Amino acid sequence: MRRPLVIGNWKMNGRSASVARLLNDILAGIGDCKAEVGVCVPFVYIPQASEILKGTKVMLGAQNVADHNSGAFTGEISAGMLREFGCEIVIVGHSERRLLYGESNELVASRYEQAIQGHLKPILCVGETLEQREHGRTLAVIGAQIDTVFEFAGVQSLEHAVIAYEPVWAVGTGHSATTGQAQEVHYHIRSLIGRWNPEVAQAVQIIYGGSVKPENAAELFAMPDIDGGLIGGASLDARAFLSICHSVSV
Ligand SMILES: O=C[C@H](O)COP(=O)(O)O
Repeated sequence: MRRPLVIGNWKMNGRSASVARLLNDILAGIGDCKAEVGVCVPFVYIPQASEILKGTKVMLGAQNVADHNSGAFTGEISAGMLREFGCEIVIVGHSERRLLYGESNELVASRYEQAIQGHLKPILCVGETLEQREHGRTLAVIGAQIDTVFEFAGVQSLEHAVIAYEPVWAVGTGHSATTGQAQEVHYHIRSLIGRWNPEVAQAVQIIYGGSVKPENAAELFAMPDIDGGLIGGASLDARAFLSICHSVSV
């Protein structure tokens, strides 16, 4: 039985005061939430968030991780550094990194591997652009994104990872994939993994991201292969985020 998982991705938002407010509001409302819950905050707020979240059931995460463990890599942050400040999870391969900053499948796979080696749980984001979907390439694009990770880190590494399906056309647009569209891709991803290792395929959490809101969360999370969500905009509002967290079906 897979436990539902809801992760907030704050992206490049917040200031110290709002970080404290948002985290304290989430902690005040999380109650007996049935989902595993985490937040991925901007790097500089990780020490502050770590203090606030220490000893609570909300996991702390980062939004990227270096593809090396130390050395002359200006501007990068290693898995070991993130662990030292209490991070348990890290997003890798978000579509904003792939598209705006040119991160290739190979670079994403190296970041993923570093996360695994550094005992951080990577949330591997995969997804197609609108153009790729319209050309019928959705499953091929996602297959290539996942295969590259298998080549670098092996399918067994998914025992310590999460996959997030985020169709690029649904990210930040207000237009979520339909439950049918999302379920179809989630099922495909699980089948793809199943060809390598059926047990891992059944165990791995595959979450959906792209305009998840309180209004559509329960319907999406009720689909058999959707194990929760990676929440962008709505994770910046404690009430909306908590409502999504409490929408999980168990
Ligand atoms: O990481 C989160 C996704 O990019 C989804 O963002 P969104 O909920 O604002 O569409």
